[in-house]
Amino acid sequence: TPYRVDVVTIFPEYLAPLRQSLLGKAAERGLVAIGVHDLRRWTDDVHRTVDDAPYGGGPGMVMRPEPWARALEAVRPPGTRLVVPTPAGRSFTQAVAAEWAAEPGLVFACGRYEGIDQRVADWAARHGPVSEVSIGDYVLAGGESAVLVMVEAVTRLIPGVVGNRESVEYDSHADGLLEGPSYTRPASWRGLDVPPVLLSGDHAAIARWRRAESLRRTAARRPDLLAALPEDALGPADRAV
Ligand SMILES: NCc1ccc(-c2ccccc2)nc1
Repeated sequence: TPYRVDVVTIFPEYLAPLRQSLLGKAAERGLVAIGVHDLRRWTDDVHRTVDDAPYGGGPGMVMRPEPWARALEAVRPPGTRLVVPTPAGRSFTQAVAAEWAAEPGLVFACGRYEGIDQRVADWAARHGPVSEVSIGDYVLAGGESAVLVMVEAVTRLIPGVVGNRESVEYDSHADGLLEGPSYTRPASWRGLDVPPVLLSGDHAAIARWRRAESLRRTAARRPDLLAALPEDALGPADRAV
């Protein structure tokens, strides 16, 4: 049975890229099934209203609860995780992506305006897990871009979606570190040479060099990741770096 992804949004056309390339092929091959649903389908007024003024005052508008509950009742298979992108969410990480890839599917609720009435997430939690997640510390105009990011991160971990298994296993963040630099032909290019070890054929030396580069880059660019590593993640050889 395909991994099922459903997205509810007031901008369904924004999710069109989900039908392209990698994901498109995976869908054709029956590995992934994608549904995009216009929230306004579940409004009941002639103006198809989805938002209203915030209780307590303040700027902007808030998305009304009733259309969302009707949409989720129609779209969400019971027990399926509901993902709500929000700047106020827990962090979405590669580990989270891997967890979700092992589930039967996901439903995404794309907020716009100042977000969705909080009671929608509270109500939805009665019908399955709900994850309010952030893809980074910046505010977007809505959750749609975040959904594209998360769908890509999760579906590429589904067996069969990415041809080359190894490339998935050797991802950045797969071992908690950043990947080091990559090179291809020519060996010398505009006065810049590929590190000789990579041309040496000494695979043990190449592996050592790559690990050292990965650690060096992580320490330089993301010391937070280094600090987050489990105690035993760094071997004796790593300490020498
Ligand atoms: N952390 C990424 C992210 C996710 C969602 C939103 C957002 C902004 C406005 C309305 C609804 C969602 N912003 C940033």
